[in-house]
Amino acid sequence: MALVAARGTLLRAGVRLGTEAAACGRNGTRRSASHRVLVEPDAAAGIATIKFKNPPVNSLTLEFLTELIICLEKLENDKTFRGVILTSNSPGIFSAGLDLREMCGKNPAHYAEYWRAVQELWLKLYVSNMILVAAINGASPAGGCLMSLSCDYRVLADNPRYKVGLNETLLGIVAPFWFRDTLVNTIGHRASERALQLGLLFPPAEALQVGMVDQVVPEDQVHSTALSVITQWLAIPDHARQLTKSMMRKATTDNLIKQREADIQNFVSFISRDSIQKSLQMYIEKLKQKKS
Ligand SMILES: CC/C=C\C=C\CC(=O)SCCNC(=O)CCNC(=O)[C@H](O)C(C)(C)COP(=O)(O)OP(=O)(O)OC[C@H]1O[C@@H](n2cnc3c(N)ncnc32)[C@H](O)[C@@H]1OP(=O)(O)O
Repeated sequence: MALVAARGTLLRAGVRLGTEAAACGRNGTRRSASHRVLVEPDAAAGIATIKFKNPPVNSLTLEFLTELIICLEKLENDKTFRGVILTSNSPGIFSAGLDLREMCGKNPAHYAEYWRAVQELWLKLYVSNMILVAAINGASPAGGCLMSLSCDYRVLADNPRYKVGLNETLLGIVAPFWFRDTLVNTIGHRASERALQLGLLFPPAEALQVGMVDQVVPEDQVHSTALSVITQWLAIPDHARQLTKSMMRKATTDNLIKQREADIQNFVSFISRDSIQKSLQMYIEKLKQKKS
C-alpha cells in the first residue's frame, strides 16, 4: 500500500516509470536516471552503485525519497543484483537528511504522505536482502546518517568536514524511536543516548571510534573500499547471510510496522506544533545566514 502511495507521488511529480526502469536496468553500461537517482549497474559483478543526485545537498524531498524507494525495489526484485553501494554524486555532501522544507509550512496531509515515504525508505533499506554498503563521501547529518546506519557496512571519507550523526535535538526536534533503534543496534545504548541527547555530529576519527562507521579511508578510496567490502560479503552464501540479517533486524522493523499509522499521526501532530514550526524556520534561517 505504501508503495502504491509512493508511485502516486512519483507520477504526480511527473517521473516516468519507464525512465526509472531504464535507469535501474541490468545492462553493464552507465545509465542515467533523468531525475535524482543515478544507477551504475555492474551486472557481471552483481553490484549496482546508487548515486544521490538531488542538488544542492541531496536532502530527502518527497520526490527524491520516492525515486529511491522505487529504485531499491527494482534492484531488490532483479535477482541480478546482490550488492548495492549507496553514495553521492556530489562529493562533499552525502545527504543533508530530511528536507526541511517538506516539514515546514505544509498541511497535515502532506506531512503524513512525507512521513510514510520516510518510513518506507527506511524499511526498504533496513531489511533489504541485498548487501548494502554506504560509501559516505560527504557530510551526512540526521536522515542522511540514518540511511547509512541502515546499510550493512559504512565507509567514510577521511575529511574533517564530513561529519555524521543524528543531530535532531539541535533543530529542536526528537529523533523517532526507529531512528534511535537503528543507532542503538549499531553503537549500543549508552553511546546512542549521549549522541542523541547532544545531537552529536562526529568527524571521521570519532565516528570510527564510536562505531558509527566501520572504516575511514582517504577520499579517493571510498568507492573502491566499498566495492572490496561487498565482494567479501558476496562470498557468503546468500540464504544464510539473508536469514541472519533478518534475524538481527526483524524485531526492529516489526516494531515500526505494527505502529506505523500511530507513528505517522505522532509525526504529524508533533511537526504541526507552532513551536516546532518556529524552531525549523529558525534553523532554515540560520543555514541561510551562514552564507552571508
Ligand atoms: C519528529 C522527527 C522529525 C524529523 C526528523 C528529521 C531528521 C532530519 O533529517 S532533519 C534534517 C537535518 N539536517 C541538517 O541538520 C542538515 C542541515 N544542513 C547542513 O548542515 C548543511 O547544509 C550541510 C549539509 C552540512 C551542507 O553545507 P553547505 O555545503 O555549506 O551547504 P549550505 O549552504 O548549508 O546549504 C545549501 C542549501 O541547501 C539548503 N539545505 C541544507 N540542508 C537542508 C535540508 N536538510 N533541507 C532542505 N534544505 C537544506 C540550505 O538551506 C541552502 O539553501 P539556500 O536556499 O541556498 O540558502
